[in-house]
Amino acid sequence: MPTLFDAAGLPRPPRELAPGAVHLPGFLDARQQSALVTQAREIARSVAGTPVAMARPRTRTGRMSVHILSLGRHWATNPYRYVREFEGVPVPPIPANYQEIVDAVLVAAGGRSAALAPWAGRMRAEVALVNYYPPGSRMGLHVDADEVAEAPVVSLSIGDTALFRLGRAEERTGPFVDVPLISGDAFVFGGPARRAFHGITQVEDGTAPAHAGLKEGRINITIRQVDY
Ligand SMILES: O=C(O)CCC(=O)C(=O)O
Ligand SMILES: [Fe+2]
Repeated sequence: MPTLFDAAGLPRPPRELAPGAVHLPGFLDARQQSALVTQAREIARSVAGTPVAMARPRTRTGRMSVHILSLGRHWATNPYRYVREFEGVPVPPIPANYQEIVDAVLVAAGGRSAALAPWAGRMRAEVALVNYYPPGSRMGLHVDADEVAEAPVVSLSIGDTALFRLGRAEERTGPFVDVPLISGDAFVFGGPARRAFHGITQVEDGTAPAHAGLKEGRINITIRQVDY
């Protein structure tokens, strides 16, 4: 397996890693990254202590190491589904700037992938999961399967560098593509890659640039369309 260290100093062109899976290195500038962190922190504070607070979800396999804040709809895990309110509390809305980011990301990704090109200007940002990865956390291989829509998932990385593992749609076995996601990177998976297994195998502690505005750890924001 490649280590994060292997990526240091290598050129990182935007590229399609598998049909429908596009990596856009450095998509967000420093100001956009810190603005997204500040905005997410303010929303998290506004719902702290409520049922829709940022929390480590319990799944069938145990408690996740990642903390998740759901925006737009709440991602409930028993069973897995999206709900408009959770335990009687409304879910914080998805910020309007997320739709603008989705539109810009999909124009860029569509230029690299025939499978993604039709989604430029067509995807509705309905849900965002703000994932906080404290040092030492990871996310096991899974498929994003709770959305009915076939729209791509748009993912933004801020803070510590993470190793993203992309597998196949058919089975959780390899071959895998391992790609370091650095602060500011965007990643899109749609088309034939939309139901591919993926996860975060490691987060490299202390690699966040100062401009990200995160003292430690990593924030990943995945933006999704849920309904047709
Ligand atoms: O943190 C990442 O880059 C991936 C997150 C993810 O797979 C998810 O939220 O479903
Ligand atoms: Fe996922």
